[in-house]
Amino acid sequence: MAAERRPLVAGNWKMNGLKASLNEISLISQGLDGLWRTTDILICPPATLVYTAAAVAIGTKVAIGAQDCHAEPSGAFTGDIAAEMLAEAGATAVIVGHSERRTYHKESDAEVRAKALAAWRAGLTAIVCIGETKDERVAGKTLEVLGVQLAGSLPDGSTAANLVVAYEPVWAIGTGLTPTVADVAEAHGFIRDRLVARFGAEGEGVRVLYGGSVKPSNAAELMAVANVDGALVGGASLKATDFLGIAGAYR
Ligand SMILES: O=C(CO)COP(=O)(O)O
Repeated sequence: MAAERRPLVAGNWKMNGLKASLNEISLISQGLDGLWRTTDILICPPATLVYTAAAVAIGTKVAIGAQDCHAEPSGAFTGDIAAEMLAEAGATAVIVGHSERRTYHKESDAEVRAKALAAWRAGLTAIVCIGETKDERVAGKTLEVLGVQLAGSLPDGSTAANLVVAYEPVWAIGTGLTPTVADVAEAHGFIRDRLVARFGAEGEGVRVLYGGSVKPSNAAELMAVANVDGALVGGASLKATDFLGIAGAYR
């Protein structure tokens, strides 16, 4: 029997957004129109906006997350931010291991795993990102790569409550390209199998999001795929109308 997994539609603003963008959060909350009854909504603004975004989101059905954290709770790590700081600022979740962090900051699976543990230590849900590059897909190595990333990036003790996995093919991020529905089904089915093999019933409950060029026009098709439990949206999360158009796939 398939587990009941509450969909999650999450926005990753990346390095976009000044104070004026907080209005989009208000607009999202106003536009939900009961959607929150079935679907969790999360916005991950840049770190500078987490505190004010959380204040704007109080009393709404929009949760606020962050985009990265350091593994340590404090210390001499200039420019870094601890998970505890994000939690105090009002975040309830943090993205770790996004491909842009893995590429530009050379984050390894072991570092991503340490960051996920830091998220838990601070009481945050860890949204762990994995995904293959174009070269890896062309070489037929997609599932192999996903398997290695899952084994290395997910800590022991992952549960349906403390972990979300985001499958984001690197070549689909910001490109307008998306995998076929069959390819999404294959990747998500593989991820589910690995989650269940390692975490049992908890792995059945972990939500697996698809990310990479999700738009209002393709959201319904992607969200209907088995084992796709929501979306991690980049560019189209910056405007409330686009984001609501995607979340509306769960109406
Ligand atoms: O990286 C992503 C979300 O984390 C996806 O970005 P786009 O939706 O802009 O392709």
